[in-house]
Amino acid sequence: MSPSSNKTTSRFGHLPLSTSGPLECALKGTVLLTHPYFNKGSAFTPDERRDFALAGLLPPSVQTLEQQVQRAYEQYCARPDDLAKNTFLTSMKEQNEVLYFRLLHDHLPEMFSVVYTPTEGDAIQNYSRIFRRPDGLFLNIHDVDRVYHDLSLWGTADDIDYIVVTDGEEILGIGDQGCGGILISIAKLALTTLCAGIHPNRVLPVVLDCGTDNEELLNDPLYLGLREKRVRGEAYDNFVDTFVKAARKLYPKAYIHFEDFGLQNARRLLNKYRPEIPCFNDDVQGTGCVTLAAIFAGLHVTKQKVDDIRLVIFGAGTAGVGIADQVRDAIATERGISKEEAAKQIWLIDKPGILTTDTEDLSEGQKPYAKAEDEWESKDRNLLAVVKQVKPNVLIGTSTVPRSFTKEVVEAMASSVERPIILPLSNPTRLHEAVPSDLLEWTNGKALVATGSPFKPVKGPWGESGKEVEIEVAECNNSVVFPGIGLGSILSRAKLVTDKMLVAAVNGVAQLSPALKDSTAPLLPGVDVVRDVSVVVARKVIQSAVEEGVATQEGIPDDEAELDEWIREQMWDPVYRPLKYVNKEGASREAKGEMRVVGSVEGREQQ
Ligand SMILES: NC(=O)c1ccc[n+]([C@@H]2O[C@H](COP(=O)([O-])OP(=O)(O)OC[C@H]3O[C@@H](n4cnc5c(N)ncnc54)[C@H](O)[C@@H]3O)[C@@H](O)[C@H]2O)c1
Ligand SMILES: O=C(O)C[C@H](O)C(=O)O
Ligand SMILES: [Mg+2]
Repeated sequence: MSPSSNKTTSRFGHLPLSTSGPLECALKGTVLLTHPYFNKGSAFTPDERRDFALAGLLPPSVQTLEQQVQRAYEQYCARPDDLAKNTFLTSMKEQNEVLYFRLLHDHLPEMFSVVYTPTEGDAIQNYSRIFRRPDGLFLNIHDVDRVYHDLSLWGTADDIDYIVVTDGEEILGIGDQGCGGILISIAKLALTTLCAGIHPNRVLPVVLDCGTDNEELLNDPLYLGLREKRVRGEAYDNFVDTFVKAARKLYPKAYIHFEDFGLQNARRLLNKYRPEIPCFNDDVQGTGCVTLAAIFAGLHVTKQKVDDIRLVIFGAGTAGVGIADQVRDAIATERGISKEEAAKQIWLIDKPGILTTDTEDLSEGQKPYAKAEDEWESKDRNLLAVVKQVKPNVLIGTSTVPRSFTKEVVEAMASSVERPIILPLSNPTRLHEAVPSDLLEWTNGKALVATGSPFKPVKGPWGESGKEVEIEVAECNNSVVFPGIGLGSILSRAKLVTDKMLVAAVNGVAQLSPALKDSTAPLLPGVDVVRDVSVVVARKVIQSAVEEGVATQEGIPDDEAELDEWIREQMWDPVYRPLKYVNKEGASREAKGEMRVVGSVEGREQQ
C-alpha cells in the first residue's frame, strides 16, 4: 500500500511520497473519531458526517482547521507548565494528527522546546508516570524471536520510509532512561514531519528494551520497562542485529536513524551498519554536521579559513568525537591534507583532562586525536590549562558538565582571539557548559555563541557605542539538519548515506546562516525557516547521492529549481484531505487504519 489510496502520479511521472486529494478510509463512527490519522473532530464536513456515520457523535457546528488551532492554542496556553503542555500535545497527537502538526507548525518557535529538548527530556524521565497510551514499537531483548513478527505488524514492504530506533541508554544528556526512550524516537520522528514533511503515517518509532542501569527506574514500582540491569555483549549485539535485519527485510526502503545509544555502542553500531544499509546516527553525524555548519558560519564572521581552526572539545564522548570527525574530515578535504594531519588542529578533553597517547583506555574514536605526551607543557591537564596552551578559536562543550566554561576559561580564550566561537551543546538546558548571557558578558559581546537548547535573545551594552543591543543566539542542535538529511536520503532512495552526502548537508545549512549577511546575526538558521532549510539540505543530499551513485530513485530532476519542486511536492502538509468511504473488503491497510496503530484498531468492529 502506502501513499497508494490515491495513486495520483505527479507531473514528474512517479508516485510521490505524500499525495493530495481525497483519502480513502474504511473506518466509521467512533472508531474513525479515535483514529489520529483520519480524525478531524469538529471539522468533518456535513457529507463526511453522513457517509461515515458521525452525525450524532459530533456537535452540529462544522469548524475549520484554523478554528480548531485557535481553540487548541488556548487550551495549550492554559496548561500550567511546560511538562503539562508537552503531555497536552502528546494527547493531541493521539487524537488528531493533522491538528497536532498544524498547531505546532503555526507556533513553532514557541512550541519547539516543549515537544523537543529540553521538555521532552522531562517527559522521558517521567515516562512511567505520565504514561497514558502506548505509541511506537516496544521490542525487548528476551523476546528476540518475536522481533520479526512484531515489526511486521507495522505494514508491508512499501509502507515505511523512516525508522528511529533507540536503546534508551544515553538519552539527551539525562543518561539511561530504559524504555522511556521510546519518547525520543517519537519526538525525533515528529520533527521529521514538522521540519521536513516526512509522511507521519510512514514512520516507525522503536525502542530496544535491553533493561536499564538506572537504579531509580529499577526501584520505581511503576516503571514500565524490563526491570533488570542492561544486557550487554553478544546477546545485545544479536538483538540489535536481529532488529536491523528484520527491518531491512520487511521495509527494504526504510532509512534507519539511530538515536541516543550509549557511548560503547553508538559509534560501533554505526561503523558496522553504515557500509551496508542507509543508516544514520544523529548524535554522531547529525551533531557533527550542524556543529560544522556553525563553525563555518563563525569563521565567515571572523574572516578565517579552515586552516585557522584550533578546536578544543570538552567531553569526548559520542557527540564530541562525532563533531571532531566531521571537522577533521572537512579540514582534510579543504586543505588537501591527510586526516592524521588535519587531526592536529583538534584537541579533545575528557575526564582525565587533555587526551594524550599516555591516557589510559582511549576509545577507538578518541585515538586519532590523542596528542603526543611530550607536546604537553603544563602539569595541569584541565580545560583552563588546555585553553591557555592551545589558544583555540573554537571551544565546544559536549560533556554534560554544567557551568564548566567558567569566566576564567572564557577570559583566557578571549585574551588570545578576537572573536571566540563558543558552542556549549550539552542538553538539556541545565547541563549547558555556559549560558549565553555569561559568555557575552565575559567577552564584551565578542563571543560567537550557539547552544544545544534554545535561549532567549540576550541584551547588553556591548560594542563600541556602549548602547544596549540584543543578540540572538542560534540553537546548534542536530534538529537543524537531521530532518533534511533523512528527507534527501529517502526521496533519492539512497542505498547508503555517504560522507559526501553529509558534507553536502553541512554546506546546505552553512549557506543559509544569517551570519553570512550580518555579522551580528545568529550562526545558524532558526526554527522559523526550518522547512526551507530542509528543502535545501535534502536537495544537496540528493545531488550528492546521485553523484556518488547511491541514489536508486528514478526520475530525479537534474535542474535545481525542478528538484526543489520535486522535493516540496512530496512533503506532507498538515491540512485536512476529503475522506472517501471505501468498503473494508479489499481496502488498503492505510484505508483500514492498520498502520501505526495496529494494536488499538485491530479487532474493533466498525460502526
Ligand atoms: N546539541 C546537540 O545537537 C547535541 C547532540 C548530541 C548530544 N548533545 C549533548 O551532548 C552531551 C553529550 O552527549 P553524548 O551523547 O556525547 O554523551 P556521552 O556520554 O557519549 O559523552 C559525554 C562525555 O563527556 C565526558 N565527561 C563527563 N564528565 C566530564 C568532565 N568532568 N570533564 C571532561 N569530560 C567529561 C564523558 O566521559 C563522556 O566521554 C549531552 O548533554 C547531549 O545532550 C547535544
Ligand atoms: O536530542 C537533542 O536535543 C540533541 C541530541 O540528539 C541529544 O541527544 O542531545
Ligand atoms: Mg540524541
